[in-house]
Amino acid sequence: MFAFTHKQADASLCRYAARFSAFGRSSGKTLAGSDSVRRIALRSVCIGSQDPTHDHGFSERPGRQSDRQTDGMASIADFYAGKNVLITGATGFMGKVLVEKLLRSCPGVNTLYILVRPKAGQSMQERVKDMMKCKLFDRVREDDPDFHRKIVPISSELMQPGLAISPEDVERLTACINVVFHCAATIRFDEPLKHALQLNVIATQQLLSLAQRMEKLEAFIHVSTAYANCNRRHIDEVIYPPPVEPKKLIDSLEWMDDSIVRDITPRLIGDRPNTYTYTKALAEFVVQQESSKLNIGIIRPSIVGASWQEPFPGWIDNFNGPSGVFIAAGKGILRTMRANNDAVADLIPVDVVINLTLAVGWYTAVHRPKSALVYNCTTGGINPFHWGEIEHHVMSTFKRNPLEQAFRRPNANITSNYLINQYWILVSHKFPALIYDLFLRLSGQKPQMMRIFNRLHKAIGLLEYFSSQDWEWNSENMNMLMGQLSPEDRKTFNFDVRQLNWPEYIENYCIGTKKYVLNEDMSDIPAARQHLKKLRNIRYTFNTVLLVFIWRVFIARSQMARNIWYFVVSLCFKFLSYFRASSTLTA
Ligand SMILES: CCCCCCCCCCCCCCCCCC(=O)SCCNC(=O)CCNC(=O)[C@H](O)C(C)(C)COP(=O)(O)OP(=O)(O)OC[C@H]1O[C@@H](n2cnc3c(N)ncnc32)[C@H](O)[C@@H]1OP(=O)(O)O
Ligand SMILES: NC(=O)C1=CN([C@@H]2O[C@H](COP(=O)(O)OP(=O)(O)OC[C@H]3O[C@@H](n4cnc5c(N)ncnc54)[C@H](OP(=O)(O)O)[C@@H]3O)[C@@H](O)[C@H]2O)C=CC1
Repeated sequence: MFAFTHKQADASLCRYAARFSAFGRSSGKTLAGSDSVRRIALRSVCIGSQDPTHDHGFSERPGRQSDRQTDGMASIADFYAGKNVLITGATGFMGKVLVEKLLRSCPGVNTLYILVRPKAGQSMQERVKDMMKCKLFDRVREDDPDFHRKIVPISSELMQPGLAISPEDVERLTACINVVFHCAATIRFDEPLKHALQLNVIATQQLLSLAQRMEKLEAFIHVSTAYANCNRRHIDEVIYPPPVEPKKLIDSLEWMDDSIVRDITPRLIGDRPNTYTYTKALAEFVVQQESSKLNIGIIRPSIVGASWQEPFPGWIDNFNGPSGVFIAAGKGILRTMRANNDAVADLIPVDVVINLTLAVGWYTAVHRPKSALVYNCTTGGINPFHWGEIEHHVMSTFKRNPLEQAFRRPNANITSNYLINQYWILVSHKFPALIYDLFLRLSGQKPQMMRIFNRLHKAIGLLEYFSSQDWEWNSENMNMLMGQLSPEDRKTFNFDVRQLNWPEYIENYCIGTKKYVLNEDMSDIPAARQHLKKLRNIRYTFNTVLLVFIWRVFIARSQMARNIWYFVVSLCFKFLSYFRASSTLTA
């Protein structure tokens, strides 16, 4: 019934205990004897127990392949060999990294079916072709120039009934898929509730229905977010009761006019900051409801950032989350933002999330936990780094490796004080924008800076909730899983964030935004530095002119200012005469 023997269980427990005590040492925390250690140890024992009369939390589900005896011994790459994998959201940031890693580190994988929709005038095929040309796939291309053979796009629009998958494709998928990775979602913070509900909840429900019809399905992995329950300070690896029964909400929103939904949205989302976190929480509940019928794993990454190591450091392709903030700061546009210097910046590199996701796919299929296991994929509890430190390293990187055509010299500061932030917005954002727009107008161009600042303020306003406070996530399952991997798999699918060197990571992240988001050439850095020097000279000139102007105004209006001015000038004059006299004497 169970793949593990007592011996293996003991070995795994020892391995885990050794890892955990090492973790305790490295993070400076004493964890031995804590409740969490006991809980994990118990769980490891359960995994290894062979007593069939006991409820071990692992199940055999009818109608699914039962090859656990062999898979239990297999490495992650061996497990994926010959498998057919379905991925939603493969054209997105994380989906692309997932596809790349599967192709590179699991070369035996049979076929990756990816659900894609036509978009922005491009057909599904054109989009997939473009995606495969991306630099991200360079290493895969080197290993296997024909890697695209393994990718089969399936036309699908997740907002449509039945996910708009053709009956032939449904038949094909239900007959062959072994593992599903559900990454697709709307991650916009300002998404109207109906839209977010449709994509994040209803589409998930529909995908689960499709998964239930898959004859060979071994695991269904759902990507959620660590912030799904951000209304709590401490977040365990459990699915919390949903804020509302999803079915009731779906039924009631169905007949409501968009404007009514917009009006009641704040009341509905309650103490969550946006419709994104709210609908992701509902989606988790929907997924959990199916956990008696499917082998389910739920990954909850925190703020996903550029890659740490794979396929190369610093890969990032979007403005989401901190990336847009870093770029705006590097361009000298963003000078102030509300954030807590001492709050933990729970960034997690995208390759870590994907390595964990693949390991969870393996573990869920091989060990078949009875209920859905949740994996909080975070760094704060293990290797914390703070927003203040991030600010320092971002600024230092962009001063050494400037972005092209910066608006001003990079010099952003974060503050948790609302009034100070408002002051700097006025002085460092709005005032320069006004002057620049005036200059554009005078030179016959269209003013644009104020518009850019308004968008920036909207974006950072939506992010401030996450940068002004911190959360505590329990990541026992992530640690437990690490203990289950062979030493080889731990290297190939590394998600041990204790080894993460933050200053180096942030530097690569910033350079990644320059190279891969803005497509700037590193060889143009000398010109960018020259541009910064020019901006510095403009600033010095501007400040001097401003000072002289203010002083002149003062002198014209105040006798006292005039007296001070004459006093300073006569002092300078006396000093000069003394200096000249003494130099004539020595000559
Ligand atoms: C040195 C300082 C150190 C600072 C430290 C502090 C840093 C704090 C960072 C905190 C991050 C916290 C994130 C929390 C994440 C939760 C994790 C998740 O689960 S989920 C993951 C997290 N989810 C998210 O992060 C989603 C957040 N984003 C949104 O909700 C929306 O994009 C929006 C409402 C911000 C703007 O809507 P809208 O006005 O309709 O604009 P569109 O969307 O249509 O984009 C138009 C164009 O602008 C571009 N662009 C976009 N953003 C930025 C930016 N920040 N900037 C610049 N540009 C940006 C965009 O690429 C596009 O370009 P193009 O294609 O036209 O060329
Ligand atoms: N990025 C982050 O910081 C974090 C992300 N997550 C979670 O990770 C997952 C992936 O996020 P990420 O890769 O960053 O997001 P992206 O926005 O980069 O990708 C979203 C994907 O979903 C697809 N999608 C969206 N709408 C539809 C639709 N109507 N029909 C078909 N496909 C659609 C997109 O396809 P298309 O290209 O056609 O638009 C895209 O492939 C999400 O579930 C998110 O909640 C969790 C924590 C943090």
